[in-house]
Amino acid sequence: MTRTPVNVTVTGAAGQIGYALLFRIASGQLLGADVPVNLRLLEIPQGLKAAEGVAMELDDCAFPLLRGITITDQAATAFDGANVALLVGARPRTAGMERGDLLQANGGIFGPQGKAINEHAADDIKVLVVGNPANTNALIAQRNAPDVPAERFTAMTRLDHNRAVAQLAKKTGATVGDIKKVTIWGNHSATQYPDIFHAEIAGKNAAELINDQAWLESDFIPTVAKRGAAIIEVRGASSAASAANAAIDHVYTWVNGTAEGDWTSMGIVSDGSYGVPEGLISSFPVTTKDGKFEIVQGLEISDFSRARIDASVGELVEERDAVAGLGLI
Ligand SMILES: NC(=O)C1=CN([C@@H]2O[C@H](COP(=O)(O)OP(=O)(O)OC[C@H]3O[C@@H](n4cnc5c(N)ncnc54)[C@H](O)[C@@H]3O)[C@@H](O)[C@H]2O)C=CC1
Ligand SMILES: O=C([O-])CC(=O)C(=O)O
Repeated sequence: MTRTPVNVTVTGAAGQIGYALLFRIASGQLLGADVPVNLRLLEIPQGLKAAEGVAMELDDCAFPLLRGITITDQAATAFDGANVALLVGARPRTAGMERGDLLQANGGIFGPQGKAINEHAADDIKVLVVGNPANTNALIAQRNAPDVPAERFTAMTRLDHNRAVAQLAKKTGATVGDIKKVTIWGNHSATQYPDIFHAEIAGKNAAELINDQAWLESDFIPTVAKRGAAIIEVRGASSAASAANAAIDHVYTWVNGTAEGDWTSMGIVSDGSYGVPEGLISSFPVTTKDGKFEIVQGLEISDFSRARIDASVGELVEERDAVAGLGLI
C-alpha cells in the first residue's frame, strides 16, 4: 500500500541537533520504517545557506522514504500542512548562562511559531519543543495556538529520562532494556526530579534494590539533572546527538505506543494530576497508544518525592509568570 507522506517540520534545521536529527527522520526512525516523509526546514535567514547544505547531504543519502525537502525562513510555509513539528531552533545556553536568562531571548520565537501552527498546520499536528527552556517555550507556543488541542504541544524530557535509565544501568550492572518505569517530573532544568521509586530493574523495585539513599540524593539525582551542563563543560557544546536521539524516541513513542509494562516521560499540559497546576507544561509519567497519551495515575508519592516535584513545578510557575509578565502568553 502506498502511504501518503507525513509532513515533518524541523526548526533550527541548520543547527547541531538538526544535523543529528534530520538524517534519522529521513531514514524512517521518527515514524516508522514504512512511513514516507516530507521535510520542512525552518531557519532564520542567516541559517538558510547551511540548511541548503544539509539538504544536499540528505539528497546524497538517497533515502527511499524521503519524498521532498522544503527550506524556508517563513513560518507559514514551514508549518503549512505539518503533521509533526519539532521546534528545535532556539538560542542554546552557553557556559555560565542560566536557563532563566533564556526566557526573554527565546520567548519571541515561540509565540509567532505557535500562531503559524494554529493557522497552517494539519488537523492532526503533534508538536515537540526541544529548544530551551523547553517547557516554557512549549507553553508559549501552545497558548498562541488556541485552535489546536492543548495536548498536541509537548516538551522534551525524554533525554532526561534516557539519562536516568543509563545511570541506573551503570549503577546496577543491569542492561538498559531491563529498566522500566523511570519518571522525570517537572521542568527540563536542574530542578527536574528523576524518580526511581516506581522504577523496576529486571522486575524488582529499583529504589529497594539499590537501597542507597545517599547515592540517590548526592549522585543519581544531581547527575541526571545537571547532565546538560556537564556535557557543555566537557564537550564544549550542548548535547546534540543524544538530544536528537531523545527527540526521535519521544515522537516514535507518542505515535507508536509505549511497551506493555513500561511508561515514558513527556512534558505535557497538566490536567491537575499529582497537584501540578492545570495548564502548566510539566513532565509526567505517561503511557501512549494510538497516537495519544495518558498520565499514569495512582502512584504513591512520598514526602521526599513530593518536595522535589513541588520545587520543579514551582520553577515552572515562576517561568510561566515571567513570560506572562512579558506579554508572551
Ligand atoms: N530539551 C532538551 O532536552 C534539550 C534541548 N536543547 C536545546 O535545543 C536547542 C537547539 O540546540 P542546538 O541545535 O545545539 O543549537 P544550535 O545553535 O546549534 O542550532 C540552533 C539553530 O536554530 C536556528 N534558529 C534560531 N532561531 C530560529 C528561529 N526563530 N526559527 C528557526 N530557526 C532558528 C539557528 O539559526 C541555528 O541554526 C537549544 O535551545 C538547546 O538548549 C539541547 C539539548 C537538549
Ligand atoms: O543544558 C542545555 O542547554 C542542553 C540541554 O538542555 C541538555 O543537555 O539537557
